[in-house]
Amino acid sequence: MDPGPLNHSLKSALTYALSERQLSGSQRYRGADREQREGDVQVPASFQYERARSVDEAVTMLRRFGEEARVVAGGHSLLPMMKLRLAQPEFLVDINDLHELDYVRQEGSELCIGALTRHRTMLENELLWRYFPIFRDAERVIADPPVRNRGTMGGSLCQADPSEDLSAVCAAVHARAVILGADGSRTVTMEEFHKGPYETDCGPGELLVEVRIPIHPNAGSAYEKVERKVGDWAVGAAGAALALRDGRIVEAGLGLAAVGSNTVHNHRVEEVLRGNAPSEELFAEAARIAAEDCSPSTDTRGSAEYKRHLAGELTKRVLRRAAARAAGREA
Ligand SMILES: Cc1cc2nc3c(=O)[nH]c(=O)nc-3n(C[C@H](O)[C@H](O)[C@H](O)COP(=O)(O)OP(=O)(O)OC[C@H]3O[C@@H](n4cnc5c(N)ncnc54)[C@H](O)[C@@H]3O)c2cc1C
Repeated sequence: MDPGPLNHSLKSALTYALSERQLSGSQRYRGADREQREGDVQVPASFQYERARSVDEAVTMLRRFGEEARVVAGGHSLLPMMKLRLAQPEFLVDINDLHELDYVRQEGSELCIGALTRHRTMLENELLWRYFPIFRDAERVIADPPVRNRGTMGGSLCQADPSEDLSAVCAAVHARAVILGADGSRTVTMEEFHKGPYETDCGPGELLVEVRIPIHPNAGSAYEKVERKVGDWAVGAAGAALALRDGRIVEAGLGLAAVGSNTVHNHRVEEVLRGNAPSEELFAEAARIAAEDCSPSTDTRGSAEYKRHLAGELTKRVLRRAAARAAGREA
């Protein structure tokens, strides 16, 4: 398989996934070794294209076409996959006309983000700046403006790349995913959503429609990523969210990207943090656990040892900044 001009991380992530046999044939990317040969022109296999005019119509189409259908949102991950013949959907359901899925709004004590919300909106949105600066931190370092102009919340989460930044962000803020199917909608935690590399709980015939995040008083959040060059995928990244009451941590979330075969949700760290006052000693202990619990692999981005070090160091840094923001000492 020669991904040619496609971005290198896509190549390495998929090579990793395929070599680890994490992408089972019944899952998302079929026929990786079929038809496409070195030197071939990279064009997708033939497919039928439908443009949904409503959310209900999209679900109806997805249901009708079943396993053979795929949603296309920004297309920044799916189309490269199709060119590589790692994905060969027979039907594409385009949801770009579903503007009702493009929003960031507050509903009571939750912040809701529609699945078609673009990276650029999440970078610039005032509500996200106010309640979840972790999105601003992460969006600043996701890809480049052309990708951010088109790529979406739903596409990022459903792609379920272990290096994907928004997945780690959503893990940290304890987001829940709202999935719509023919029998109605259901809401799952991010941990339930992330079933494995490139595999989510959003199955055939279903559409991810929204992400809901609990808003806590006196809360702060932060994201930090180490990349080889600007716009690159993470060598390692961490996101943290904390809420304080009477000087103690009452809510804690930690998500890591690129240091395991899936997005890392570290509940052991969260338990250690809860009930304690923020301190350097506490964050050092959290960092030790984060480094211990991750399972990075060596690749062109770095050695497993280096990535494990990053998991600890970045955990410490984002906890510090999240605590400072929760205490109102930093914007
Ligand atoms: C050059 C380049 C650099 C990048 N760098 C980074 C980076 O540094 N960090 C990072 O996190 N990401 C990065 N990305 C990925 C980028 O964030 C993409 O926007 C994202 O992965 C996919 O979003 P999309 O809307 O384009 O999804 P698409 O490509 O349209 O879809 C991706 C997958 O999700 C499915 N899907 C999409 N929407 C839904 C939905 N609502 N319900 C169900 N299934 C759905 C599709 O069927 C497909 O399987 C990069 C991409 C490129 C091309």
